[in-house]
Amino acid sequence: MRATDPTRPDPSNRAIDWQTPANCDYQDILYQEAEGIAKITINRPEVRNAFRPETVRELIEAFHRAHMDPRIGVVILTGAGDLAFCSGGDQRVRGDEGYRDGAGVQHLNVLELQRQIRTLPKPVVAMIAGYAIGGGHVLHLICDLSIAADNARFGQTGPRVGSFDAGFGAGLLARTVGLKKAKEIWFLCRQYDAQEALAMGLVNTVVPLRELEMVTVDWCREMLKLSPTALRVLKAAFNADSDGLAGIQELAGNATALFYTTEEGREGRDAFLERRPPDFGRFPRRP
Ligand SMILES: CC(C)(COP(=O)(O)OP(=O)(O)OC[C@H]1O[C@@H](n2cnc3c(N)ncnc32)[C@H](O)[C@@H]1OP(=O)(O)O)[C@@H](O)C(=O)NCCC(=O)NCCSC(=O)c1cc(O)c2ccccc2c1O
Repeated sequence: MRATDPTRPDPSNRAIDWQTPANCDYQDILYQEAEGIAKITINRPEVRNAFRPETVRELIEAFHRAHMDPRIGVVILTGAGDLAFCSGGDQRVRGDEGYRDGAGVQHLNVLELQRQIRTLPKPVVAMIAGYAIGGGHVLHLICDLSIAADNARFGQTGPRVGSFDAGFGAGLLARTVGLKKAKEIWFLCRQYDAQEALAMGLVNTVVPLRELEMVTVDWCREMLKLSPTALRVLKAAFNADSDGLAGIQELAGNATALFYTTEEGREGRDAFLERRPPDFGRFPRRP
């Protein structure tokens, strides 16, 4: 059935040949690409892929790279190994005001990464095996889609470890799973398995661990066949109401960019450059 469905990827052709481009000399993460997909991997499995400020700095650079590369249409965020997507901030470098980098400066720079993923005008897919916990749980929440392996486990730990994410971590969670469930997740600090996460709308699908990457890549391939502008504007639209004026700005920027491609938009620019009054009379006032 699926093999003959033209809207679905061909299951007989699922291998993907990840390549690491030049200048991707990261310490805490991996950056790979293939077929228009960028795969960004938090590579600290010895601490369940907890992030330190340097990890976040590298992630920001990698997402910027994927954003700016016109060959990339979809981004996957994942964690190294089968045990964890990400376990949040590295508690070993937590200071009194944030997480210490090598120079001793304290950061909460994951908040900048969260905003970056939301405003990146391409779909970002969280590919989750094992734990997505604490700040790592918020990272998958921020992604546009979440694909979970059957061994995935989800939860917030903040109130247990003396932390909280009262931004997207609370508000976006409530919009995703409903207010009561979001409060339960934060107030009780329980863990939830992949099927429970699916039932509450926290992830899009659950697959056997061995199929996790194949299915994630299939979903990316499907999105790559679709209109990049439609996906881009839809992403901004889904974020607009929860991001306030910054969300409207993002959506409106798309309208401006599209307007620039029209003759009407170009007339204003050309008239200025040619030092003549603009002639907008030939453009229709559509109902
Ligand atoms: C993730 C776990 C549930 C995994 O349990 P498991 O039993 O499988 O493994 P271990 O517990 O034995 O862990 C193996 C190994 O990894 C180390 N480790 C795991 N997580 C971390 C971590 N977050 N930081 C540092 N190290 C970690 C662990 O110590 C072991 O090391 P060994 O040397 O002993 O082998 C479980 O590990 C777990 O619950 N981890 C902690 C989860 C957590 O509380 N995370 C922090 C939440 S707060 C946060 O992330 C956060 C970050 C921010 O930047 C924010 C910014 C702004 C607002 C809020 C923020 C925020 O809340």
